[in-house]
Amino acid sequence: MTDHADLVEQLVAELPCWLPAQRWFAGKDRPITAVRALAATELVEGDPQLLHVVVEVVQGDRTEPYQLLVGRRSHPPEIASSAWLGADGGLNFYEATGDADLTAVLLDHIVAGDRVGPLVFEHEAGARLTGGLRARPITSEQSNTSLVYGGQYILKLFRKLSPGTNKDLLLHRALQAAGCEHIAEVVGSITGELAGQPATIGMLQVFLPDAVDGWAMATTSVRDLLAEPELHADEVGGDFAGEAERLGAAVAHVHTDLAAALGAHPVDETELDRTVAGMSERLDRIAAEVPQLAEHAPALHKVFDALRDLPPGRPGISMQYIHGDLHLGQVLRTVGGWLLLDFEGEPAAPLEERHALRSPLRDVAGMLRSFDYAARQLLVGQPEDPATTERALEWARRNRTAFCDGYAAAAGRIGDPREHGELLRAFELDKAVYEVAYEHANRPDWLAVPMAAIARIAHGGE
Ligand SMILES: Nc1ncnc2c1ncn2[C@@H]1O[C@H](COP(=O)(O)OP(=O)(O)O)[C@@H](O)[C@H]1O
Ligand SMILES: O=P(O)(O)O[C@H]1O[C@H](CO)[C@@H](O[C@H]2O[C@H](CO)[C@@H](O)[C@H](O)[C@H]2O)[C@H](O)[C@H]1O
Repeated sequence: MTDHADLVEQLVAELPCWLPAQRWFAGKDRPITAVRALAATELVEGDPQLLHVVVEVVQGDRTEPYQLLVGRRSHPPEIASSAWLGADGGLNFYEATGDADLTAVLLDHIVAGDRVGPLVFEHEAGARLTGGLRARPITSEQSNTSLVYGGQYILKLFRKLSPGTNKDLLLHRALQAAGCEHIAEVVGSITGELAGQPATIGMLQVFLPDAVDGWAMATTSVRDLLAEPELHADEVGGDFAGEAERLGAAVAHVHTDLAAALGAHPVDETELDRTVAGMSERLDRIAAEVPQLAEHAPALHKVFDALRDLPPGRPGISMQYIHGDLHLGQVLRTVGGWLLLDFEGEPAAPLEERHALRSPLRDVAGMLRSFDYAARQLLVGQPEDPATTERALEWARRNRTAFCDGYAAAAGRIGDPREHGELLRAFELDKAVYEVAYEHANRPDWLAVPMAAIARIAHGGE
């Protein structure tokens, strides 16, 4: 680190102010008390220069590692103003994921299978890759940073790091080995070092330029419906139910392949107890921060506690690796069918929780919540109109049913999610509680969306 000690020293001084403004920074809930550099690796020498930097961010009793790409050059490139970090003599330094002159080197190292200091660049066995491509960062709001190389590959740089193989890479590799058709092919990875252990820092996949995400398709369908006040959801041109059914089947295939590749076992009483305890703890924690939720807490606790009366080992309730944060923005419709993305799990969940074996019904519940979101997002901020609300909810019911039909037809041993109504309802409510915290922190205008579902489902509604 000594060769770049000056730059790294200035960088860590800037980061406490700069990090909270970055979309991917996960620690916006507390002030930063210190930032320390853990490693700096030079990937491009001279002017321009590129460093890969790992820092640890201290926020009271919480310390978390993050990675950055830092560029330094005399002639500033055209990049977003939010990427600027500072100036050092005649040289500017900045977060470099938007600097296409510099990021090309990451793909080239993967193609060549290079090792640079502690960084190991690898391509997957049998992958034939083309180098020499320039990258552009994708612009959607994200937890990580993804670079698209020449419309052919997408490299996800995980921002918050953890030791070991990242769950996203682990599950993609397992599904790929099982021949699963519902993921984008993984073709390479980058591994760094954290606390003396290997840690995934990047994953390279085939990019699908013609894919459309499920959220865009579903919300277009809702818009089409609301524009035709005389018609029902099954009568408008943009009906989504056929897609929802195929999406259900894709999710079921992914669950079946994950269980076959990485194992599954029937839930036992201790696990059921732990599940209920986890839901109750999350509810109490979030209700303490969001007063609107607190008034529904007794009804929610009742639904969660009732799970303890379920017969243990009931067939079909299995524990296995799951996606963990499934929603319409995590699925892509391609010409060959639906693909699932981003198997990391909920961004705020601790590492052990993301890797714990859990019920696949949680993913089903996540997607059911997403149909509710798609239906309600056009109503946010609009004057209350019961007829429009009912039509939007009719859309959600139709697509939730189609999704479950598709899932049930393809799920084999896992079966029809609707046969486990109590569990599915509890998982949906637990997800809605999580969404209350997410919206409270990120999009307060949308808080009404999960709150409406909680008010409806917790008090006996569908
Ligand atoms: N293989 C791919 N082909 C096309 N677009 C993709 C691909 N992988 C990801 N994307 C796009 O990138 C976005 C972010 O990817 P994701 O894995 O969800 O990142 P994050 O962990 O940062 O949320 C997706 O919503 C999707 O639009
Ligand atoms: O995609 P991420 O892993 O960053 O997930 C987080 O952000 C999501 C929003 O972008 C959030 O999803 C919620 O809003 C969606 C609509 O924007 C909706 O489809 C989902 O059902 C709803 O949960 C997700 O919860 C959060 O973890």
